[in-house]
Amino acid sequence: MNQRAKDLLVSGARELGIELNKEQLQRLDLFAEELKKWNKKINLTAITDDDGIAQKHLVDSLSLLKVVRGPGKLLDIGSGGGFPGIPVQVVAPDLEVVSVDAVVKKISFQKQAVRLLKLTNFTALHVRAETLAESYPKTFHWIVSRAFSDLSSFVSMAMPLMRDDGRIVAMKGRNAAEEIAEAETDLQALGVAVDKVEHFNLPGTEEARALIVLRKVL
Ligand SMILES: C[S@@+](CC[C@H](N)C(=O)[O-])C[C@H]1O[C@@H](n2cnc3c(N)ncnc32)[C@H](O)[C@@H]1O
Repeated sequence: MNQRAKDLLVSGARELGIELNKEQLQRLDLFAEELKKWNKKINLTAITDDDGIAQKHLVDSLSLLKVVRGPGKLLDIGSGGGFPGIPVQVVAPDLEVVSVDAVVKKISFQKQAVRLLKLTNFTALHVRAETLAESYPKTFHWIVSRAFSDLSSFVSMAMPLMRDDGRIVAMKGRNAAEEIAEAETDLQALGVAVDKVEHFNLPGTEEARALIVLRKVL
């Protein structure tokens, strides 16, 4: 990434309370360069400029750390080019990340990124999330997604995979309140309650973001 994008990444992360060290910055830059390279051949993202990658992919992914803390097992459903899982793993290596996507090429890219960045606590799996519960019943402390599906579908996929004391986190934009209202009946039927909603602007922009945190009603 060019210097301006790197500066946007550092200042954006700082606004989230994350002081990136030299090694983390180098890894995130390496990831961005690999993403741009692969994106010429396979469709990983519509965002191709350095500033956009820094803010809308890297900083946006790191915003998850406003509510997620390691150590623990984290599942990223429908992770595409590795968002939010890969940037989160770079900054929070104590999280054991499993990242799944239904498209094999996207998982091939993530596997290459894992090798390149030498991530040791990250597993990328080519699988549909609906079939995961057989191998990972009640496993995860955190189940997250960004730009994946409506809230009800995501939560119904996540529930069998989550530990009883776990949390589901849906990364959303300005329509979070409407999405919660729409899902209300389904959430009740699934035995899930909204724990909290964290509202903020994507650092360096005026774009609204919301992290919807949900828990099992015990
Ligand atoms: C819009 S992309 C978002 C990618 C990434 N989370 C991001 O924010 O850039 C949605 C991704 O979900 C994946 N997907 C859709 N249905 C899925 C399913 N049932 N199980 C796993 N992945 C799925 C798609 O292949 C796609 O890569």
